[in-house]
Amino acid sequence: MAQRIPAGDGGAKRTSQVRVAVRLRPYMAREDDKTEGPCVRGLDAQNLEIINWRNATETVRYHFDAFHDENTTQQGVFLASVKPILPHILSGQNASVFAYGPTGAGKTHTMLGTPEHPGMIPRAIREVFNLVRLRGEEQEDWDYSVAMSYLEIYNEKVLDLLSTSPQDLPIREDKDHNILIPGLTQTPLTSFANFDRHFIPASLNRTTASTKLNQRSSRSHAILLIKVVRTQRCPPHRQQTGKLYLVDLAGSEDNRRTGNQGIRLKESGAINLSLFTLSKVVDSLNATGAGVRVPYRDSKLTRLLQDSLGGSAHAVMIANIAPEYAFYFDTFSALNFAAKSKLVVNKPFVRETLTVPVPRVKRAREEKEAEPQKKKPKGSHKANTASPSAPPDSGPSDPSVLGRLIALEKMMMGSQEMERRTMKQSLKELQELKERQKALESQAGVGGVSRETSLSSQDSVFRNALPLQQRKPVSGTAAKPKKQQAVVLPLQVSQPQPLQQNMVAKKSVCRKKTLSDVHEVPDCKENMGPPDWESHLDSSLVQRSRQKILAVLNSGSLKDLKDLQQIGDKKAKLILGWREIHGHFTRLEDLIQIEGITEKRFSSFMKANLLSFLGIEPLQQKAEDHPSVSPSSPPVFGDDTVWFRRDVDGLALYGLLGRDGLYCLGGREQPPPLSPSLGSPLRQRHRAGPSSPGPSLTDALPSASAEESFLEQADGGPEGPRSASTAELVIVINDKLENREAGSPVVSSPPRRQHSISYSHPLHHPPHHAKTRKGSRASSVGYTAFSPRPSLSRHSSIAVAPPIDRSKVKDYMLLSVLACFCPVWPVNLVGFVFSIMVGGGGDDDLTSC
Ligand SMILES: Nc1ncnc2c1ncn2[C@@H]1O[C@H](COP(=O)(O)OP(=O)(O)OP(=O)(O)O)[C@@H](O)[C@H]1O
Repeated sequence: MAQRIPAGDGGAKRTSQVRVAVRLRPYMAREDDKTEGPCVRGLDAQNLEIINWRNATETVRYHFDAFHDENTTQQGVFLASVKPILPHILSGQNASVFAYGPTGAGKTHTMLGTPEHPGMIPRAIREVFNLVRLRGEEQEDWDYSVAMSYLEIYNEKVLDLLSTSPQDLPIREDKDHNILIPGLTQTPLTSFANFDRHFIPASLNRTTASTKLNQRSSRSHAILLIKVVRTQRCPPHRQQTGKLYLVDLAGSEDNRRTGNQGIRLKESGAINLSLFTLSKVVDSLNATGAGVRVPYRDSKLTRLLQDSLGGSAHAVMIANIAPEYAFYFDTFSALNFAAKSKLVVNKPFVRETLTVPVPRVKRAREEKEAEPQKKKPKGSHKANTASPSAPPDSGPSDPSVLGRLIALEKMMMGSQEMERRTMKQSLKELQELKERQKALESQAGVGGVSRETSLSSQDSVFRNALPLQQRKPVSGTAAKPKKQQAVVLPLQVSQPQPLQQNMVAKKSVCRKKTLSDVHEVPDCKENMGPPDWESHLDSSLVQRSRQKILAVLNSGSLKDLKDLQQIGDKKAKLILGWREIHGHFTRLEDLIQIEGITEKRFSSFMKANLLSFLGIEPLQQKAEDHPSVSPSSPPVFGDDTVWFRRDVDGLALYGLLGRDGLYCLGGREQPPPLSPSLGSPLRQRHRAGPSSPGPSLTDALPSASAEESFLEQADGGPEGPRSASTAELVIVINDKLENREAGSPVVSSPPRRQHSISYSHPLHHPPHHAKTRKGSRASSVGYTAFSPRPSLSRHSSIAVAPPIDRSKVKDYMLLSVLACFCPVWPVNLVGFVFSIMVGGGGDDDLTSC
């Protein structure tokens, strides 16, 4: 940190008033005006008078530190006003010289001058080098270095005149209240000639323009900074830094006289504003009382002159005035400002630092703070801007700092390496996990096409070793998650049928089914046209049903929409909203545009609603655990198949509508008399008699009256509650249904009721109640849960079932328990559920048997 040593040459004087000198420009008006004579005149070397504008017979007198009349030379001004303060900068103090006055009063002439009559700036620089040389000769143990910076404040922008960059530089203040300009070019100077080479072209960069009052009027405030660094050669290597500010202010302008317009007017506004702020700063500095705010920050100019006015600098103000009456008020104003400025008291001090033993890094940091211009703007024409006294920035040399830096770097590198290693390890573990999962999936048969193919080829092996893998692949869903398959897996029978093998083979060559596969561009043989289950229905009926669904979508009310299968309140409202925006649905597939309706959901929606319109009630849960399922004809559950329940004349039929036909698994008491018109494709098979003719689906689909009749019976109608069922049907339809349109029950919408389902088990199960929504059957596992009929005894159907193979039940149990430990979700979960079910069911079965 820089030390503040009170200045005053031995401590005799610790304060310094701003010195004010007034310089009167020669009379330069036209001959006509010359007759008027000057409005101001000097009395002696320090006093002058100006005519009192209130009373022309009076004058107003001013006393200043110096008065330079029109005959005073540049050298005279320099010797009297500037030269005396220059030695301070060689002893670590600041000094400033600034020219103030109205436009055209001679500020630039005073500060810059001409080649014939050089101004204060060149003279001061020459003097500085003279002093450096002299001091160097006198005090051999001190080194001196000189550097310069040059800037202008144009339209409140700080511009570097030693650079071509138009960048507005910021103004900063360090903790020692030094004003810094980061990015400002600092050019080292070795001689006055060296200064000239840099300064003259830079002066040409300054913004000037012609006005009515000045052919070459300065449109900016120009500040030349000369920095002198004095460094002690011997210990303690004291270093003192002094700065000299040479400021050529822009002149205050009366725009009624300058005739400024446009950009000139804007420049004039900025100039006058900053000068007004300067005046306020002086007023504040002169104001008595504590806590007076000095508005240095109100303008760039006052911010930069902070050290010159009320700061630490030895300051000299040269107030330039013009003698013409035309400048009377500007002159009067300038004299008043000068008069109050000379009251400002500064407190100079010596800025000194010790270069040893201060670590080099710290010194470099201080140098950097003091010389922020090292970040040289691009395009600067100065190659070397470093201070000659500044040590080369070779980085921190302090061992402790270096050590900490190295440790920090190691730590960072270590953490990066650790992160990299962790990432690598994670990737490796992930890869291993993936491989493990693949292996498990291939073992479990949930892999892709190729695995499915190999599964089918190794079917026999897996069948005995791991029965879980014998589940039936769902055709056309090679890449599909096997959640549903997993659900039904433990209950698959162990004897594959030709149908299943066929489906496995088909699946192995099919990619995942998409909507376009189903409805538009099928590329698998089994996907040609509508889904397989649909192909078993009459195409005209399906078409009509589709049209009905479309009609509901386009013109149905909210309630109508909600009556559709799988359409709830939210979806119905979304559909209504879609209709509002887009109009009618041109095709059912447009439903996919509704939020939340994916292709899969649409497919499911279509299946549910088509079947619903056809009078078939699809079941969301297969009824494979129905004891009446024949082991020799295992059904297949998947996208191409639909489980359904239908009441036929008081007989509940459960069925599977698949690619190869309709498997109808019946289970109810008192089956209706079979229709004699049953054709050969339809085989009705009682448990007691495996092969007997059965009803067609048309026949099987009941009329409303039949159903009501059944309900009456079920609810304890004239015949009272029904007893346990006496028969069970297994109907297999291997061909397309016949006579579907007859009687039209097929296309009638099935009754939708919310049923309170209850069933009782005579041995263990307590009465179970479940409520379904819109007739959906989604909640429970087990076919009786799907039965809408009250008091439908699960046990009743079991009672008439053929004896169940105990070993098979045990097999199911074993499979279920094994599935519990399967790492593949949801096989384990489903296995757990089925283990409970099979366990209970098995016991029941065993008990009943
Ligand atoms: N002491 C002087 N002796 C001879 N000529 C002078 C003197 N002072 C000023 N002049 C001349 O007066 C004219 C205006 O001077 P100068 O440009 O320095 O005014 P200024 O105050 O800097 O104006 P502005 O604020 O508009 O830049 C110039 O032509 C300059 O040569």
